[in-house]
Formats: sequence, C-alpha cells, structure tokens
Amino acid sequence: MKKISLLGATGSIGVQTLDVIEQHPEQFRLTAISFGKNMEKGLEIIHKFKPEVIAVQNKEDADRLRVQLGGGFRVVFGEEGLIQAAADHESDIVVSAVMGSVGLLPTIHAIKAGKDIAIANKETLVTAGHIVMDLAEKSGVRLLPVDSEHSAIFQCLNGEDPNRIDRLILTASGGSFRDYTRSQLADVTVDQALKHPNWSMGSKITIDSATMMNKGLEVIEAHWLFNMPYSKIDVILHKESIIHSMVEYKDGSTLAHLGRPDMRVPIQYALTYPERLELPSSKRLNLWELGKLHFEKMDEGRFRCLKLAYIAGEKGGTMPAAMNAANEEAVQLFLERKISFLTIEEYIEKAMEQHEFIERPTLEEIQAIDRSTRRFVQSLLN
Ligand SMILES: NC(=O)C1=CN([C@@H]2O[C@H](COP(=O)(O)OP(=O)(O)OC[C@H]3O[C@@H](n4cnc5c(N)ncnc54)[C@H](OP(=O)(O)O)[C@@H]3O)[C@@H](O)[C@H]2O)C=CC1
Ligand SMILES: CC(=O)[C@@H](O)[C@H](O)COP(=O)(O)O
Ligand SMILES: [Mn+2]
Repeated sequence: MKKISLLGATGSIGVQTLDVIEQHPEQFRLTAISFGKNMEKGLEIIHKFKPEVIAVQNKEDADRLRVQLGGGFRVVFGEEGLIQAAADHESDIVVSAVMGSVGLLPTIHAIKAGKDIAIANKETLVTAGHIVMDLAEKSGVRLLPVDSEHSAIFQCLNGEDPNRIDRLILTASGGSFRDYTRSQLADVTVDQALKHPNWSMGSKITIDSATMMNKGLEVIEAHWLFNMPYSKIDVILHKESIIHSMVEYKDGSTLAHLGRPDMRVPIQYALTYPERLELPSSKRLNLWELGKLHFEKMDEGRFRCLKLAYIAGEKGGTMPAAMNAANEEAVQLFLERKISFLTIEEYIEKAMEQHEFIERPTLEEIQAIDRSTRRFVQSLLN
C-alpha cells in the first residue's frame, strides 16, 4: 500500500490523481491533502478519502473545517500547513500539484524528509532547479515527472546513458491561438484564451499554453530533470497532442511516446514507477481513427514567451525565477481582465530587463526575487 500526500487536491491534476487512487484502492491510500480555497470540493474529497492531514490556505477556513469535521483530522493552514501536509506525516510519495511557485517550499521539505516526489508543479524546477535537483540526489529520493512531455521523455529514455542522446524534442499543441497571426492576438479575450484545444487544465496553465510560456517552462523543467543543455532541447508544434514528446538518439533513432491526451496516464506512471498498472478509465489510442498527425517548425517571433524562457534558462541563476514570478503575476492580471493578452509577454520582458541577477542563489534569495518581481509587475499597472 503506497501512502500518498496530494498537494493541490481540488485542482485539475489533483482531481485526476484522486481518480487514479480510486481505481486502485488496494494499491494507494491518501494520507494528506492540501487545497487553497475551494471548500466545497475539499469537503467532498475529505468525506470520500478521509486523509489524516488537511492543509488549507487560510486560517479562517482551517477554523471552519475543524468545527465542521470534529476530531480525527489534523487541519493546518498557510505555508506552514502546506509543509506539514508534504513532509510532516506518514507518506511514501508527495504529488506536487499546487499551482505556482508556492509549490517550491513544501517540495523541498518533502525531499528533506526522504519522500519521493511525483512532480506536476513545473514552477518548482523552473525557480530553483539547481537546489531541488542537488537535494534530491543527496537525499536519495526520486523526482518522478507528471507533466505529460516529461513523463514521455522519461519513458523514452528508460535509463539510457545520456551520452547516447542527441536531443530531446518537446511537442507543443500551440494552445488556444495557434492559428492566429500576431496582429490577431492583440484583442483576444480571457474566455477565448481559456479554451485549450486538447487538454482540460487549470486556468493559469491554460493561459501559459496560449502564450507558449508553458512550453518555455517545460524546456527549463526538462533541462533540470534530464540534465540536458538547452542546445539539445527543441520544441516542435504538434496540434493533436498525441505524441507527447520524443528523444532523438545518436544513431538517428527517434523514440516517441504516444497516447490520448489523458493526464491520468502520466500521473499513474509516476505513482507506480517502474510498475505499470491497468487504467480501466483511460481510452486506448486507435491511430487509424485519427488519420494524419501534423508537425510544424516553431516560430519564435510569433511565440515570444518561448524565446524569453530559453534566454532565462541559458542565463540561469535567478533569471528563471524572475521570469516565472513575472509570468504568474501577469497571467493573474490578464485573468482579472486588467491587461491584454500581449501585455503578458511585455511585462515579463520588462521584469527580466530590470532584474538584478544573482548567479548561484540560495533558496532565500530566490524567494526574495519572487516577491520583488511580483511587486515590480504590479507597479507596471499604475
Ligand atoms: N492541469 C494539467 O493538466 C497539468 C498541470 N501541470 C502543472 O501542475 C500544477 C497544477 O496545475 P492544475 O492542476 O492545472 O492547477 P489548478 O489551478 O487546477 O489547481 C491548483 C491547485 O492548487 C491550489 N492552490 C492554488 N494556489 C494555492 C495557494 N496559494 N496555496 C495553496 N494551494 C493553492 C488550488 O486550490 P483551490 O482551487 O482550492 O483554491 C488547487 O487545488 C501547475 O504547476 C501546472 O503547471 C502540469 C502538467 C499538466
Ligand atoms: C497536459 C500537459 O502536460 C500540459 O502541459 C500540456 O502540455 C499543455 O499543452 P501545450 O502547452 O502543448 O499546449
Ligand atoms: Mn505539459
């Protein structure tokens, strides 16, 4: 029986993780959850799975929950609560599926506590890849990718010697506006941006897919997870999201991972690795039904955020953390309808230009950069 702590239980990855757990009651037990503010969904999960530890964002919600639930649960809140749900109780693996850089600290604590991490939260590796990877190695814990592209690459690598690899090829759907010209992007709406062609995901990552920052974050995530230089990480447009990513080897062989767009598959693989279990609810891929698959070269002028992410990744140090914080703030402003779609990349670029770079930052320095960059982006509004 594998004991699971699930951070971000009410979100898109969280709910799909619960679906996987439910399909294998003999394999998995949910011992801790965290969620933000969605009390209705949170309560439904608590009644169904009865986790011992429950972390919520605010003290008021924690107090309310304690009254509603009575005894038998440990209800905690805030940053300290997230850390407790991740690290301070009995579990074998932590699924990190909160949204944003708030996921960094609990993951670091979970690694220090010797827990394996099923990592969906890409902002963790983007902001502090060098710290997280070093710590995971020293603590002897496994970082198992959940992000579909990274799970695909992980499966195509399957333990091969890194010297045999020529390049990693990440596939990108192109997001909601893949067929729009740059001038058409000027007045797109939030509702349009939230309609991803292939995946049903949380709102922040859906906007990231539309700006192509999602792919930029994934390039940096791949750099850390697979110890690969940026010159050997490419992105290709593939609008069907059937090939989830590829690895090209020295001898010219290219290995690809295919499947229907269904996050329960990589989530389950991270939970069972190296085993594979049945996943009754997941539909099989019938290529003859699909007909053609399409591929296009990336246009970096059209998708400016991808270019910014390569620049930030190559620069290293605190630059990816600054880029990420600017992106999180700008996307939130767009979702609140305070800025336009193209202003997202404009704000990120401005934040990167003014950023006071630190080459080998500590965790505290990364957290300080995260806060100051968010303040800078907010100041651009006035
Ligand atoms: N969705 C997908 O298919 C994929 C997602 N990812 C990555 O996984 C992560 C989660 O994505 P997704 O599930 O789509 O996101 P969602 O927005 O759907 O869910 C986010 C979860 O995090 C919680 N949360 C948000 N902010 C905070 C906070 N400040 N403190 C505590 N909890 C918080 C939310 O709680 P509540 O709603 O209760 O407020 C919710 O449970 C992201 O990093 C994303 O990039 C990666 C690959 C695919
Ligand atoms: C499901 C998943 O892993 C997302 O990150 C997905 O990749 C988004 O698709 P695009 O960013 O390619 O549009
Ligand atoms: Mn992805």
